[in-house]
Amino acid sequence: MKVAYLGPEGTFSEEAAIQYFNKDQVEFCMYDSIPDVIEAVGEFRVDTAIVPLENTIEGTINMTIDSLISFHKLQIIGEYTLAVSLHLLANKDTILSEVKEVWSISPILTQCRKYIRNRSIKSLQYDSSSSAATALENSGRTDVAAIGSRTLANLLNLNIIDQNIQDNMDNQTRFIIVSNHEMPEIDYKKTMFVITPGQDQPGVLSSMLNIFTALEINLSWIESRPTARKFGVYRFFLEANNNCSKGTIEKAVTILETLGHEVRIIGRYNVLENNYNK
Ligand SMILES: O=C(O)C(=O)Cc1ccccc1
Repeated sequence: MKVAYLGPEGTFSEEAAIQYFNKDQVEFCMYDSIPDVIEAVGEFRVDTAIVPLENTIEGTINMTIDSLISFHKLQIIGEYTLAVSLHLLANKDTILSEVKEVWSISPILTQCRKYIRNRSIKSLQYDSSSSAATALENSGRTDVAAIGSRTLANLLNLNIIDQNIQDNMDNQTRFIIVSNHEMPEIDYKKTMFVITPGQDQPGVLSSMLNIFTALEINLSWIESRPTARKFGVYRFFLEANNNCSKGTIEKAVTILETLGHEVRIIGRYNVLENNYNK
């Protein structure tokens, strides 16, 4: 089985992939950006992918859900949460007070918003923490630092010149495992719905949510994303987390569709617990 994740070597996605999968049973394939990872599984070049969905500080990783929704065969088949400690990585001879700019992927830069603001330094976006750190190493610059993991620093021979620079010490990122295969019919703990409301009318969101209340479906996550058609037209991602039966899920879909909403189930899955969650 081929598994895609965000490369090059040393990303947090790689750390999550190594912890989630048994590396003797899979072939890992790295891609240069999160949309490229999802496209690889969406276009059947790999079987499965692991991508970040949300972060405790930054919230939803929009490029993940926006890419996911554009492939109709993709399903979320699992979930894994990784603790993320962010460090400032630099070339030899870099002095912290002389760093004028930091490089990393955008969701990581925003996890360190306070740190960057307090020091009045600039930030520059890359497609991953490791592509930023590699560019830094190749440049040889000592007025710039990259933000990434300790593993990444060791891999590239960069020094850690400041530690745990994220805005909140309990920083975690929730990864999802995405597949283009049908999953066996068993009971899953979570279900992810994507609902596009039929009409733009007052109370449309609360009428949708009332259906979940009536069926006692507990929602653990809700996110809206623009449909890119016009202002005010959104689609909603809703995650149900209370082991609801397939029958209850089907009932919710039928009622929502009867009310004129477009409904897609983009995943039924379980959570793989790690030591951090216990
Ligand atoms: O750039 C990385 O190292 C990633 O794996 C991407 C990422 C994005 C948001 C939170 C954690 C990791």
